[in-house]
Amino acid sequence: MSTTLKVALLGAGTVGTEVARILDQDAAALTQRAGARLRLSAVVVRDTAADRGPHVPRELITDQAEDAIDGADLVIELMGGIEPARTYITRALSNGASVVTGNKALLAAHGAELFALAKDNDAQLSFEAAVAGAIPILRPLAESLAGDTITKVMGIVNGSTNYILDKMDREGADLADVMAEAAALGFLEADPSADVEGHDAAAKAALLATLAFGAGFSIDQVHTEGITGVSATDVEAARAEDQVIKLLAIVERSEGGVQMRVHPTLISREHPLAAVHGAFNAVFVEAENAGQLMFYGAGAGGAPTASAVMGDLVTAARRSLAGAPDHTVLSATAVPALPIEDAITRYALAIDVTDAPGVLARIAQVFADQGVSIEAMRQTGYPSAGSDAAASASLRIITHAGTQRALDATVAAVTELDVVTGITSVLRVEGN
Ligand SMILES: NC(=O)C1=CN([C@@H]2O[C@H](COP(=O)(O)OP(=O)(O)OC[C@H]3O[C@@H](n4cnc5c(N)ncnc54)[C@H](O)[C@@H]3O)[C@@H](O)[C@H]2O)C=CC1
Ligand SMILES: N[C@@H](CC=O)C(=O)O
Ligand code: NA
Repeated sequence: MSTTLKVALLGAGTVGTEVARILDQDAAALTQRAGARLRLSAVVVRDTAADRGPHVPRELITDQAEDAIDGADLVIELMGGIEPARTYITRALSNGASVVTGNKALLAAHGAELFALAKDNDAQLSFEAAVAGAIPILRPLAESLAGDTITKVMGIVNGSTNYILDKMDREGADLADVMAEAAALGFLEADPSADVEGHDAAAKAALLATLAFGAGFSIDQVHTEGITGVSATDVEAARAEDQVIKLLAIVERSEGGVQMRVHPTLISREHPLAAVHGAFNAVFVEAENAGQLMFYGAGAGGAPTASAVMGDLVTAARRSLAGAPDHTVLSATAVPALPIEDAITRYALAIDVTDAPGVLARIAQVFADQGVSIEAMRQTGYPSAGSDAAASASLRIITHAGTQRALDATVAAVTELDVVTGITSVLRVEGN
């Protein structure tokens, strides 16, 4: 007869109810894969009267979280938020129970403390669901690529903003219209700023960097820009150059540390990430020996996210039975997070200018003065409503790679020129 491991589920919402369903429906197969029977011992909810569907037995429903945690071998936290999730996970790990969570917000803010606690108590803390939902990405970074050197990770890790940008690209729609539609479809978080201001992607960027570079990083070290400044004109200009705008989470190892940033980014339509449509996620990884890899799939949704939770649960059960929890997520070596000013990036600028002799030369001189090399410059037409079309023009300039510090100084100096009537767009460019 196989061992039984008691599993407490904290939170029975979109993901939690799917976890309960899989534990129930796939019980026999899970026992075989885990090497132990995974028996749901408690389901902690706020409203004990609410019906949780056929897979959550009524007698297991409780609002007594401490008792549920203390009686469990494995704890699944799917409530979200910082508190009380942090206190409950702390309690579970202190008891020596392994914990599985999808809580990116909590781990991106307090991961280091919780990983240390897991290690001190010889318990496992797993969180594959927290980044890119169903896509196996954290374990590939931490384990499959452990013998390689990861240099860069670029991900579309927020499904709702990808849905919005994709729709703008396909239909030429305005941001505000598509956002309203995404909200009506339930794609956006209750507080849409978590998605559209880039905070959700930033939490995931910190976790990707933690796994890729073996050091603890937190969300406040990630330079974050959302999609609210992306206009239909930006999308159209990108399209004219066979490019597309994606909200990317980029973490990169460079001399002296790790660079972490989230921002709308121009990429070529040839890039594998350009083929990620709708609310799907994908993570593009570069490693010294493996070369380029891409992981693609559903980044959210009850069943897909529950798949990642269950993978962690089975692995935690196996490790717990073997008495060998894995604590290699963080190395002993601290790696500094580099400021955004040191990021090496390319810029695409849209500049409205007076259409007069010598204008291009004066603009080019400013770039040269700041040490920023221009890759391409073209006149894209006549600008903004209200300007004198006969006496003005719109320029599009793509730079070669430079530090953000130099690029920002260039933008500031160009703005000062009397022949420049406005800089209407500045976007970073990745890839070729
Ligand atoms: N829904 C998704 O597609 C994804 C969710 N996640 C993460 O998974 C976690 C769960 O997400 P969802 O299931 O979508 O959230 P949800 O909002 O549908 O469910 C959370 C449940 O926890 C309950 N809860 C909250 N605080 C509680 C407390 N103090 N005591 C007892 N119950 C409490 C809520 O009442 C709710 O039923 C979050 O951390 C989320 O960020 C991660 C990836 C994708
Ligand atoms: N709001 C998130 C949900 C998953 O983490 C998203 O849009 O991807
Ligand atoms: Na994942």
